[in-house]
Amino acid sequence: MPIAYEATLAWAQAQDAADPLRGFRDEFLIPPHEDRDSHYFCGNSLGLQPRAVRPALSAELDYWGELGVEGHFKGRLPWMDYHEFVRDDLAAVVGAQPHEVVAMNTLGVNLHLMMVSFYRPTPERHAILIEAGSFPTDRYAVESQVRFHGFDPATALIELESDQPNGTISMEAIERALAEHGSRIALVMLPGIQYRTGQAFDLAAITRLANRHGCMVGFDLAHAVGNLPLQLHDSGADFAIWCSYKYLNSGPGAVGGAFVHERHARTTLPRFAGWWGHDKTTRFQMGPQFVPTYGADGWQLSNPPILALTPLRVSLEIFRRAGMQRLRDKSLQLTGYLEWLVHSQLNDVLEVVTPGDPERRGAQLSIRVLGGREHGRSLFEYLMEHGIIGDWREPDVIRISPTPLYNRFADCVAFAEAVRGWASRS
Ligand SMILES: Cc1ncc(COP(=O)(O)O)c(C=O)c1O
Ligand SMILES: Nc1ccccc1C(=O)C[C@H](N)C(=O)O
Repeated sequence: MPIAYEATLAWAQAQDAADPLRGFRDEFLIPPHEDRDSHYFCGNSLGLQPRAVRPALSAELDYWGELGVEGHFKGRLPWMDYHEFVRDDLAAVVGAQPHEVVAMNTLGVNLHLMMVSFYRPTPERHAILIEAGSFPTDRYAVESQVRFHGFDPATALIELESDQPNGTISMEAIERALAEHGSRIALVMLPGIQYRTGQAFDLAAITRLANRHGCMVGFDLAHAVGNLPLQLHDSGADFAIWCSYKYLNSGPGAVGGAFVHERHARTTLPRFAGWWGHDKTTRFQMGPQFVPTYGADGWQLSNPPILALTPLRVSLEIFRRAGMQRLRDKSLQLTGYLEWLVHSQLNDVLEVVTPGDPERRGAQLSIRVLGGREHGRSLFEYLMEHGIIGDWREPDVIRISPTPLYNRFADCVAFAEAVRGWASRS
C-alpha cells in the first residue's frame, strides 16, 4: 500500500526510526558539513566509505609487511585467488552466475576489452547503436572502436535520439531504430540507467529485440549496479560492464566489473589476453599457448590490485547482508518521497526530469530548476554551501540520489527545506 507522505521532519524521522535497514548508515563515514553530517545525495557519483574498509586495508598491508611474496599463498585471503573472494557477492548483486562475472580493471578499459570480443564488424554489419548524449567515455570508446576496425563513425555510429519529454527514450524508439537499421548493427550498446536523465532501461526487452535482428548486446551499468536489482543472466545480454565507485561504495577509481554471458564462457571469439586470464590450473607452467579460463575470468589480463579490490570485497559484504531486494524496496520509498516533496512542495521552482514510473528509474532524480541554467547553478551552489551534496550535469541538471544504505527520509526533508530557503532568499 502506498505510504501517505507528510512533509514534516517529525514524519520523516519516524520513517527513519522504523526503517529495517537504518543500522547500515552507521557502517559508513558521512562527510561532515560544519559540525553536523552533510546530506549526501551523491552516491550516484562517489559512494561513501564503509568504516570496515580502513581495517581491511590495514590487514592487507600487514600481510604484505609480514609475509612479503608469501602473501600470495598465505594469510586469511591469499592474494593469488583474491578476485574470487568477491565473485559470489558480485554475481548476486548483478543477478548472474558466479562464473559470468569478474572484478577487474575499470569501466572504460572493460568496455574496450568486451568490444574486442563482441564487436566483430563485417562490411555488411558494422554499426553500433548507442543513445544520443551518452556518457563521453561510451561515445569515445565506441567511436574509437569503429575507427580501429577501419570504418567511418559518420555511418557506423547510430545515435538513438530521445523521443520523449526530458531526453528520455521509449522502447518504441529502440524498436524503430532496430527495424530501420538492425541488419547493419553489429552491437547494441546502451546504459542500464542513463547518467543524465536517470532513466532505467529494460535490459531483457532490449536484448530480445536486438537478438531478433542478429545484433550483439552490451550494457553500461555504471549507474545501475548496486542501485537496481539486476538479472543479467536472464536478460540474455552478451556482456555488461560497470564501475564500483558509485552505488557499490568501493572508493575513487575502484576496480570495475564485467559480465560475460555463460553462452560465451568457452568462446573462440578473439580477445586481448593476459596471463591471469589463462586457465589457473596451468598458469604457472608458463607455457606459450594461451588457454582461457572458463567464463568471465578468461578476460583478465593482470594479477589483480589487492589494495584496490579490498574495498570492493568489504562493500559487497554489506550488500550481502542488506540484500538487493530490501535495498530496492527502501530505495523506492526514499526516491518516491523525494519526488513527492518536489511535486507537492517545490513545483513552483523545480521539475523532475527522471521518469515518474518507479520501474523506469533507480535512486537518482535528475532535477531541473525552472527559469533556466543560471537559476540552476545558483540553487546548486546554495545547496552545496548548506551541506546538501548533489551534483551538477551540463547543461542544466542537478542530480539528487538518495541511496538506501545511508540516506534517510530526513535528508529528503533537509533538501526540500534548503530549496525553500534558496527560493525565498532576498
Ligand atoms: C555511464 C558511464 N560510463 C563510463 C564512465 C567512466 O568510467 P571510468 O572512468 O571508470 O572508466 C562513467 C563514470 O564514471 C559513467 O557514468
Ligand atoms: N570519477 C569522477 C571524478 C570527478 C567527478 C566525477 C566523476 C564521476 O565518476 C562522474 C560520474 N561517472 C557521472 O555519472 O557523472
